[in-house]
Amino acid sequence: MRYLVTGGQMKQVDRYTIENIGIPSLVLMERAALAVAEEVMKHGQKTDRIWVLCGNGNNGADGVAAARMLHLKGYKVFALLVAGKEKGSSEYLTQVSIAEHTGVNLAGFSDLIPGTCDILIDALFGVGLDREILGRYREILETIRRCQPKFTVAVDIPSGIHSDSGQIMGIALKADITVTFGYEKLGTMLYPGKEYSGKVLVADIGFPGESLERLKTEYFTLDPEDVKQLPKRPAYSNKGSFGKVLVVAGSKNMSGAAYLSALAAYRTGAGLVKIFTVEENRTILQTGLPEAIITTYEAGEAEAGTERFKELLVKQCEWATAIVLGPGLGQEGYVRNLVEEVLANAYVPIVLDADGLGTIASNPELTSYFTENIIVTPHLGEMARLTGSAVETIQKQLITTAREYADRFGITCVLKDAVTIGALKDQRTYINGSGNSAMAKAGSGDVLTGIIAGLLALGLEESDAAAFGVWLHGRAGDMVKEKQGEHSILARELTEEIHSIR
Ligand SMILES: NC(=O)C1=CN([C@@H]2O[C@H](COP(=O)(O)OP(=O)(O)OC[C@H]3O[C@@H](n4cnc5c(N)ncnc54)[C@H](O)[C@@H]3O)[C@@H](O)[C@H]2O)[C@@H](O)CC1
Ligand SMILES: Nc1ncnc2c1ncn2[C@@H]1O[C@H](COP(=O)(O)OP(=O)(O)O)[C@@H](O)[C@H]1O
Ligand SMILES: [K+]
Repeated sequence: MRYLVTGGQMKQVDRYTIENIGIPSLVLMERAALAVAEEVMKHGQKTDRIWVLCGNGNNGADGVAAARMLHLKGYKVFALLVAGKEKGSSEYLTQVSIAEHTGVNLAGFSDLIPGTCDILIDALFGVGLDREILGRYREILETIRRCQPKFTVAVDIPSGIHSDSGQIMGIALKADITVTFGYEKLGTMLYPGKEYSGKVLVADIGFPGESLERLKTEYFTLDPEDVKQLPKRPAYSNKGSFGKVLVVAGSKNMSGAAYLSALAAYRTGAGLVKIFTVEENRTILQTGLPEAIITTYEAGEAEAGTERFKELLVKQCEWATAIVLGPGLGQEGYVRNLVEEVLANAYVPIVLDADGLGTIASNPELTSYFTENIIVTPHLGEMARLTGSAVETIQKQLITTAREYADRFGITCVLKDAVTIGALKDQRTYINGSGNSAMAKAGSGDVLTGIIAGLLALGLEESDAAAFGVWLHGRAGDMVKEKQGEHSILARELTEEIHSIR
């Protein structure tokens, strides 16, 4: 597990380290600049023309220091001091003075004769960027972009990307590599910032652990080594030891979603999976997934809300360790009854997805059944219907949208997008780094519900099941993509890689 920070939190880490621990600001900066210079040396030749675009804050100061290091190593460096000294930070003024004493080529932006730039070090703005880039700075960034540097290394975060939201503040520079300091910022994990950042390298510049721990940051991501935390399968066990997943899914002419969800739950490790669906789906599901138990109902009895139907449903809910509710249920009138009965009678974790969420959006009074063991997994369109906000608005504020929805009901909200957010009920917020666009295909979401339910069945509590489920799902997508390329993945193939991750 890796913590992530907002720009504001990073500034607090800096301040605490400098003021309370006593590591001087210039010492941190020296290590930051060295990490940048080393990365440039890995990618550049001494004959390359290296431009360092420097603002007059501490990001620019990092840039000036990196320019000095490269200059002293014999590289052809030009530090472009574009912001003037008047309002420069004290560290910036110090770095410029050192650069002058060491003979670094310093140039103003007006001295720049647009020409070839082999390597650009982007140190205009870091986590201090707090407003739209306009006027002269915008012109500078446009000019730099026109020069088309062959390789760009961003210092801390690409200039123009907001460190909390990943949004472009008017204009931004794309990097091939971002060398960030101490902890990764949310802005390089979230689109479009993620795309602008290229490969993100986190340099340890000496912040002690306590400088972050005291902030109690709630943002985190998972990495491949975290798979060790998933439960093992004890030898002395039987199928009852690994939980029972009830998949309430599918409708007439729609059996695929139930199949994918049930298959994924089995592949994740659940001991028993039962599909509760309409009678029309019995044969196809039994043939496709003979390992699953199939229990069926008639749409008519669900519509009428008969006693037999209610009793049958209560029995299924009592049987289950975890429930998936929604994939492929469709939008017939009876679905509301079905969703309400499950929500009212289940006392186990429920993964509520797809048409289950559509039902909630059309019947908001059903949220009165929400308890802390609900995990909702909306994509942006479903979230728009649940909240009444526009998709474009949600996309720009994924974290706050997911967090607000989760907190409103005390539930876990997995907001699915190219970067999925897990606003967990324990107040931690998960930002997913696995997965790829090959997964943007029908059925991927159904697989996710099954994976999360499988983890719940293995005994993970809701917050962990949601975060690990999203991570496993994306990781499976990455592994299938490696084998099959980006266009041909089928959702069911995601389930075939779950074993190779664990
Ligand atoms: N000792 C420290 O504090 C350390 C700081 N470090 C660097 O310091 C950076 C943060 O430095 P600063 O806080 O000085 O901020 P920045 O250098 O990111 O920004 C400089 C200034 O630009 C101004 N600004 C913001 N948005 C603007 C806009 N749209 N148009 C024009 N001006 C704008 C702000 O007033 C800000 O103070 C980090 O990203 C990192 O690179 C690192 O060297 C690590 C150690
Ligand atoms: N570009 C992408 N990069 C990474 N993951 C993606 C991308 N596009 C979609 N996904 C993932 O694929 C899944 C799609 O889910 P969903 O939209 O519910 O699909 P469906 O309803 O067809 O099953 C989500 O988990 C989402 O995060
Ligand atoms: K930068």
